Amino acid sequence: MTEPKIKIWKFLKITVSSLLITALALFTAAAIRTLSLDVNVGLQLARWEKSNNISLVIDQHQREELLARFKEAVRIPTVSFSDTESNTTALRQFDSFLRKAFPKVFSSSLVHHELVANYSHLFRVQGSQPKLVPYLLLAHIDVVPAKESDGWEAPPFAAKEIDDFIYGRGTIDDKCSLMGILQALEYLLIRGYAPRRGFYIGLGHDEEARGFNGAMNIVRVMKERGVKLSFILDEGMAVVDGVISGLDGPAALIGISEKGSANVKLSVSMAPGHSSMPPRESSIGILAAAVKRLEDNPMPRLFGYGAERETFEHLAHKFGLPLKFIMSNLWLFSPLLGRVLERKPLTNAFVRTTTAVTMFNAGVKVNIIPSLAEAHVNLRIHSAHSLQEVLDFIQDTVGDERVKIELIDGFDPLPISSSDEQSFGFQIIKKTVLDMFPTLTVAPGICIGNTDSRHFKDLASDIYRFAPVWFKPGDVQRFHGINERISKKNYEELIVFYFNLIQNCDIQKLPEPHTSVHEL
Ligand SMILES: CCCCCCCC/C=C\CCCCCCCC(=O)N[C@@H](CC(N)=O)C(=O)O
Ligand SMILES: [Zn+2]
Ligand SMILES: [Zn+2]
Repeated sequence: MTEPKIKIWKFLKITVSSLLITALALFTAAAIRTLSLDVNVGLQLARWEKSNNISLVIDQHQREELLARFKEAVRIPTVSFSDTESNTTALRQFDSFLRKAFPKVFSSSLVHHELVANYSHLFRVQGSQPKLVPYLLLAHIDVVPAKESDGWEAPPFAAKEIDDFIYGRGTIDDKCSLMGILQALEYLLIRGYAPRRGFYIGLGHDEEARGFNGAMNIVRVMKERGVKLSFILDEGMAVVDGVISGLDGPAALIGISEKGSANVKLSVSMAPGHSSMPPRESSIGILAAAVKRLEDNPMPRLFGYGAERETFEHLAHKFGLPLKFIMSNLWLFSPLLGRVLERKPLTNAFVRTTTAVTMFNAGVKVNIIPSLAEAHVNLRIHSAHSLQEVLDFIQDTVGDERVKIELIDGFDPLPISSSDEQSFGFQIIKKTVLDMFPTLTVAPGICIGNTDSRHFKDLASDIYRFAPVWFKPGDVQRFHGINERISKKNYEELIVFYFNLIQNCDIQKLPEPHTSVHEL
């Protein structure tokens, strides 16, 4: 399978003349604005409070043990099949496994643990300075289904090791984070660490079925207790290495928002009858035409109007010319870049509200005119769009009163979390990443899927979606796909990341920011 990429070289095929005409026209219209070569220079933190962080040294014996624990987690098939069907036996088994795997976490006087909605877990780790606002680390226990016959190189619940990778459903989504967080806490507690800033760990059991039981009940419990959080860190974005072609070196994309979502049902009802006397138009034909109109008329291009703009502005300095120039001046070039990005499904997701027809049902017998035809459309709403605008667009595009349009469920895009130099959560995550991987470029990103963290938006204004899982070309398709895997080294890096992050959160306040220096 080929990796969807921003085809940088296609840029070069865009004729110089059309580029110049566009640029000149817009340049004239916005003559008072200044062209820049780089908008990201100088966004660095200056001096961090001196810390006495414990560093994590893992010996060979511990390495074998931590990998054995991770493999055991992957082997428990905690599958969410649908909103109403999950493997509750596996969820119970996972609970027993966690207690056995992390004895210090479950016995420490600093940690309060409770089960929520039978299978989800909430941990509160007490801080020594109650004035420091706590934070929340989220991960989920459940996984999407997987069948070996779909083309897996190893059985999906065997946690088989191939060439230093562990293969299995949940290795990247999301048992690596779940196990990484608990393993980091276990190691910290063993080393006698007592945090200054308290924190929570939430492990939902039905994220893959939208978190209505797990995450939503954890939120309820926390709200009842009046908890307020400084920030939340959940799954979502990752380190991309070679996925965005033309980008010089790997980048850590920290999700500062996630797209909204809507599930819309389209249906056409007609009187059934004998197939020997068909009407001129059937319910299937009318519905198929409506669906085709939706596919032929994508939602408007909104590239540059949402939080995705920040991603490209932050990454601009790592591209060569002309992209560096284009991305540094999105006020002028975002329509042009949007047209290029929309050509591939992965990058199109950052340009607009996407429309995916996911189910189509009609007919019961070969010789009966079907009375009912139904289709389900799943939309992922761009951060500059609203649920209502999307519904209005569908109504106008379908344009046929015989097609009934029902909103099954939906929500607006999530608020955009802060990512400036005063942003505690963002800067702590960024520092932790850069301490481990100094050559990475760190940029804010948009999560195109949804996470449990969206249910927590009343508890914190800053929610980040990130884990330092390395995605190389071809890896994005492993997410919910076949041959999901993580390298042994990368899993260990996740443990170190959470180990350091928890300690970095103990600082009282962020260092004073640098004055930005912008040079052309
Ligand atoms: C400019 C190009 C940037 C390319 C970045 C690629 C990074 C891709 C990394 C991961 C893929 C996105 C996965 C997001 C997490 C989605 C979690 C999920 O599947 N959620 C479900 C269920 C739910 N909670 O609603 C969903 O349907 O969204
Ligand atoms: Zn997930
Ligand atoms: Zn998932």
